[in-house]
Amino acid sequence: MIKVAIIFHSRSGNVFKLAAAAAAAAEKAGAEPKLLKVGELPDPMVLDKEAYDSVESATADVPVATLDDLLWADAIMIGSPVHFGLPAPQILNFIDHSGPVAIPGKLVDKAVTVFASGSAAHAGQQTTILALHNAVCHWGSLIVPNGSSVEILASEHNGSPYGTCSISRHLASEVHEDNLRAIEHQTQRLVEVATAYGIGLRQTESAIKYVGLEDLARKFPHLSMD
Ligand SMILES: Cc1cc2nc3c(=O)[nH]c(=O)nc-3n(C[C@H](O)[C@H](O)[C@H](O)COP(=O)(O)O)c2cc1C
Repeated sequence: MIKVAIIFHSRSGNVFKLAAAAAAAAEKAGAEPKLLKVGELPDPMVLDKEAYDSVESATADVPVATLDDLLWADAIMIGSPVHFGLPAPQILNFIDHSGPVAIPGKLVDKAVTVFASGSAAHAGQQTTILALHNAVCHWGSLIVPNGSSVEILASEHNGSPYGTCSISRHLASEVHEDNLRAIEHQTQRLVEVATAYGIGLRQTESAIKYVGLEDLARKFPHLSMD
């Protein structure tokens, strides 16, 4: 069973709503989801205190993501609010601390996908997702974008091939139904890619065992078999 870590930060509930929908979708796709929030910073910038407090109590039982969760997962979803066209600092702080597992290459070959929520259209959702893709390259993980793979992604509320985006207009938990369907598709696609890639890797391993490394090196001299 594919293990999916859904790691998010949310201060007014929009990303949390997408993340919770992703967890439900992962389960529906036959995977094992783990919904995880990143740790808060000492001095967070809070626009809407009432919404912030209500997200804090709604997520009180959600565990804080750790590096062990990254190791546990076959597939990882990262959800962030847009902050000046960038991911929230809480998400970046979590990524900054991923060195002990990322540098030795322990995140290589995991399937990773990213989603975001911003207050306005064309105001940085895609740049936020792409910024996080940079870190995924450093991890050596596989980026799984949405593309235009299903019709719902062409809805006027969706339209981002990079990953699901919601437009909240600064309202709390204001996620459109089409965004929920997009994140469901994004999750299902991630599980499919992680499953297919895992099967592919196992087949490659058994092919190497069956044929033998020296034989493969002779047949494919341009590949390093070290
Ligand atoms: C410091 C800060 C900067 C923000 N910058 C942007 C921005 O560049 N573009 C945008 O669309 N929304 C921006 N927003 C709004 C949030 O991204 C938006 O309200 C989002 O839906 C919040 O997600 P959440 O409800 O999960 O916290 C900003 C919010 C804050 C607090």
